[in-house]
Amino acid sequence: VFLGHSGGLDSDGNELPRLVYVSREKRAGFQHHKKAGAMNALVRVSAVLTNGQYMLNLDCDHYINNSSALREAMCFLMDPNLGRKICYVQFPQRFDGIDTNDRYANRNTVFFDINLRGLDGIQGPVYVGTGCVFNRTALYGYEPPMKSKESGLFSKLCGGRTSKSKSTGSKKSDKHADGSVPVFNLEDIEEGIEGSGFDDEKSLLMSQMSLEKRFGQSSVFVASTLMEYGGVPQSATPESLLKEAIHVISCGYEDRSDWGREIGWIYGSVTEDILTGFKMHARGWRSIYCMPKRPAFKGSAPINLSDRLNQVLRWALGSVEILFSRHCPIWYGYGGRLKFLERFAYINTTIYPLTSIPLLIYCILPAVCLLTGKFIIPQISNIASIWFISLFISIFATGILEMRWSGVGIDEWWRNEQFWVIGGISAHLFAVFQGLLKVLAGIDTSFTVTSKASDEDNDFAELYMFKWTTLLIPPTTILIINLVGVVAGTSYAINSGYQSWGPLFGKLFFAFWVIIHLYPFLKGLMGRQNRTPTIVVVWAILLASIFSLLWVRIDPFTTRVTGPDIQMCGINC
Ligand SMILES: O=c1ccn([C@@H]2O[C@H](COP(=O)(O)OP(=O)(O)O[C@H]3O[C@H](CO)[C@@H](O)[C@H](O)[C@H]3O)[C@@H](O)[C@H]2O)c(=O)[nH]1
Ligand SMILES: [Mn+2]
Repeated sequence: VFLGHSGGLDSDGNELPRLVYVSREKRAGFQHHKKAGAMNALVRVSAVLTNGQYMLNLDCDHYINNSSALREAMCFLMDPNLGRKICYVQFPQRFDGIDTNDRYANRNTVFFDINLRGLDGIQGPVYVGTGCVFNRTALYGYEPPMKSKESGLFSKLCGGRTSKSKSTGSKKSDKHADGSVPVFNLEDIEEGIEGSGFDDEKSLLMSQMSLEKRFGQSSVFVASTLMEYGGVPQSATPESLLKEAIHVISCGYEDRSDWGREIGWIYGSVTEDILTGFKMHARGWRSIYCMPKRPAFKGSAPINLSDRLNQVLRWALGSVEILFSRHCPIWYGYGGRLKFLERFAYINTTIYPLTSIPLLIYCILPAVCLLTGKFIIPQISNIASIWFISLFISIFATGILEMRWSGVGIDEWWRNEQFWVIGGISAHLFAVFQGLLKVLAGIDTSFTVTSKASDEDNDFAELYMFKWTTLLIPPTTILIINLVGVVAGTSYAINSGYQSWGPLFGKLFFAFWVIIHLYPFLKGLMGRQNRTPTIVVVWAILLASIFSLLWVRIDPFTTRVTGPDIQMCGINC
């Protein structure tokens, strides 16, 4: 504990804030649950030492960039009407050290400036793991207060009866414990402690026991959870608090408690952040998106292709893990207070890696068309084409409206589109299979910390750095078969005269569409000095030539050269 156990004093005699560095106990045989476990240890230590009502959470690679950011968050959290229902205030993630073109869409502006802002109009943004100020109560698994202060007072005046009817209410939601939202009603417990619900000592003891079952065996910690406005008891000595702090970060503390299951940061996904926020929303809390003009916090991001793809792989894997878990937003928590559109958004944030499968097919089809001479767009009726065109126009219009509303530029939007395709046919695809492996065969994947650009390289050497990963194989293959398709299609048209140019343009359009989406990927493959590891080239050329040879063999386009019919003209040439 820095500044001494009793704390330093400022010139007016007020206690100065303390800095406490925590290193929790890790031991073989005990799961430490990585970041989520670290956060939970911090929640408990801070509850014992200071018990502030609100907590700021930053990643180790982020820093404070705007000195009034916290004040902005407090405007929401201390709002007399809204404040008590807010679980957290999320700030957008902003980054330093990204190349000016943002080749691999590291800034994620479509996500941070469109999606999350949109969610703010429903039940609030998802929690993105950093730059977030929490309401401590929401982390303890309670649901937000439903009534205003007056009605709380009213129920207190009514005494035991209201308390009883309320506890049956919470029992009802406890019944479908798995697959639904277990709710700990804060008001029940407060009233219970004050004596209206638990008149005799026995039931008080019972409630103490159930609290210890939930929060772990620290009576000091349990007592801290019952302080409505935070703070530590005046009677506690710094020495005793410090001793308790060490107790609550021991490796076995969470055993047989609700930590990581219903309270604190939730375990079981490499993107623990989405899951943690989801459970709060499911209990009925609201979150707030706060975007001060000057970025509140800034962090670092991986800028070379392979690190970026690995980062996206981990996010997608985390999403798939949630989708295949008991917390799947399609089924989870129908007894709770999750708004339908918010649920819909959570379904989207967890199911998106599955779109990699149709995306993969769409990227292969143009090449297949060019190599086989068949055209993918079927002849459709007028009604169907009106549907098709209006769908297309509405997607287009949504994009334009979103860009105008959010201030995201067309160039940034385009880079996000490109990276969506690149990530889709590599990282998202792998995530789907790894996720299935985990669910079906129990094979786990580790949380690999995202590599960051080091500060020394001022000319973005990182951007051009090349690291081999299997993630590169599918996009390289798709790129090559489309290029081969373009060559094959064009040479076929050259061989067969005018009439074949018309349909060729249609087909070439789709192939070019795929290729321009993959263009940043191609740049990344080439590196600065054109030094692509041979393994990528070999694999890709191999797969691509097998693929194209197969088609040529089955359906050779060279025999379809249209010339004079030899049998008809009778000339044996
Ligand atoms: O074993 C671990 C691994 C990570 N961390 C922390 O987790 C943070 C995020 O890890 P990082 O490698 O920086 O991942 P990013 O991809 O940059 O992180 C984004 O995505 C993560 C979810 O995958 C979120 O947890 C992060 O908050 C979010 O910024 C780090 O800064 C650490 O503070 C730990 O405490 N223990
Ligand atoms: Mn990071």
